[in-house]
Amino acid sequence: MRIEDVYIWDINAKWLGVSPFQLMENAGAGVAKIIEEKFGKGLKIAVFSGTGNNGGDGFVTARHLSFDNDVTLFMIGDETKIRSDEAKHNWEILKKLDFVKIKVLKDSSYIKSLDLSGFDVIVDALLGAGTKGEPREPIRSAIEKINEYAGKAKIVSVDLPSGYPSNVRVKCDFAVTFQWDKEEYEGFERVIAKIGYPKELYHLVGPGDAKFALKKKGEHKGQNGKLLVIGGSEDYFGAPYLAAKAASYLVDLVYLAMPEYSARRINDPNLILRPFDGKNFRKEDVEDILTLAEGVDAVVIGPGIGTKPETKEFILEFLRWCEKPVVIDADALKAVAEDLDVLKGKKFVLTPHAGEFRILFGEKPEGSLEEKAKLVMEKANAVGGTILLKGVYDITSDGKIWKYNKTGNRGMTTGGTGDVLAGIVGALLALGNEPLRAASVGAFLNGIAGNMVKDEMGENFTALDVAKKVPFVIKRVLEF
Ligand SMILES: NC(=O)C1=CN([C@@H]2O[C@H](COP(=O)(O)OP(=O)(O)OC[C@H]3O[C@@H](n4cnc5c(N)ncnc54)[C@H](O)[C@@H]3O)[C@@H](O)[C@H]2O)[C@H](O)CC1
Ligand SMILES: [K+]
Repeated sequence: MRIEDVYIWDINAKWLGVSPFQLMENAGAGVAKIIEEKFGKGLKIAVFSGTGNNGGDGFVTARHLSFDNDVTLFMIGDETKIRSDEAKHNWEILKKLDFVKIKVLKDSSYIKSLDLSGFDVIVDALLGAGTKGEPREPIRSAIEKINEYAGKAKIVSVDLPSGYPSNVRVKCDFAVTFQWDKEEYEGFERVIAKIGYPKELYHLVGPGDAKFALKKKGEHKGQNGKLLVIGGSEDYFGAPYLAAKAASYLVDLVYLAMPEYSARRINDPNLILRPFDGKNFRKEDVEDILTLAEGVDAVVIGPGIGTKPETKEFILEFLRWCEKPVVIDADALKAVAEDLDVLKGKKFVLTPHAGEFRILFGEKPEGSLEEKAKLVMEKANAVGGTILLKGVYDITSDGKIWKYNKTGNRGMTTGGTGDVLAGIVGALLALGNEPLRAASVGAFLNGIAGNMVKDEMGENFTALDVAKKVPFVIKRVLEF
């Protein structure tokens, strides 16, 4: 896993109710257990803690070890700088204990003069994943002091050798890293302790993924994405409108390309309407649509576009030449089903429900969540893109991994919520997200929007109500 995943999973764990207190308790307990398993009990142990959460893990480790060992805790730095609630909580507990000796050391020269001979084990909980740059004083002196005892005492680092990745770092015998080893970490021995993350975190999309996907927003002014929505026909005008409306809260510009006949019924100053002659899209429109697509970051094609033979031709021809990431939705899926080869080499998300999935791939997703996910993953791999299978649980795969979403409610079976979803996914693509993240987070946000509407209106609402909740959903997610 990557460090980015730690950020995402911590937020998702919190969302599932696994608190930072629980994680810290398990982290400290895990370190203590590994030390006793490897070196036995009845030892003289020094624990060095800093003021961050790595230090907090050290407080917990010290408490667990103190039951069967003689423990001294060296607090390096100012105790008023202990930041998080969970680290503070564990520090306050430690201060009440009579069987743990505590030494608070702020002064580097005093640290340099420390004599640690006699300690069998030194636990290094000075700095962890929150380290920025080379270690500063007084932490630096503590690291150098610990290193004087390399080879004499056993040195166990919590999560990382303090100072890592700089070269001023603790020379540990091993580090105890937590549950998921980070593939970026290298150059030291690692033992993994499980700290209570549920397996769901591998697959369940949550606010952590959403925050990460939305981070792309606002980094550069004027670069918050441009989206083109292509849809509408003589029979439908609402569907492309809903997709464009939902997307308009996320990106700077939304172009809405529709046949003139249905475009006449749209009147929304937030969207840039691009009407095309006639009642339905035809192959003749491809060139102009491609020109429009050149000016945007992503495209949504399909909502309300209809199934006329000339429109199918239009869709296939457009996709053959389109070079932008594209969400293929609704009736466009039926066109693509006739020639999956147009997808070769493209960056795309297919958004079928179970019926459309069968039209595309000849098989209906059935059975358990994992069975369905396996099928979605297999087909995504076969077409070389991302599939978002809509359902009670939405399943997304890029052919390598799969994610699922369970936000949403029964009220969302109302017509048009799929169009809103396609718009959100398109917007997330336009913001620069990879298709898997755009699709899975899109499903998550769409479901939260539906849940917010349900809280206010009950289960009888419309897709436009869901689309209009998008800005509130973003606000809520960013605050989480
Ligand atoms: N979910 C998890 O992965 C869990 C992680 N735990 C532990 O938490 C740490 C990360 O904690 P964090 O508070 O973010 O950072 P640190 O403790 O590593 O350090 C922050 C602390 O240090 C100061 N600081 C930063 N850089 C330097 C420097 N170069 N020199 C001196 N001081 C520095 C900064 O100002 C802060 O005060 C992770 O490693 C795990 O051990 C959880 O407890 C379990 C869940
Ligand atoms: K450490």
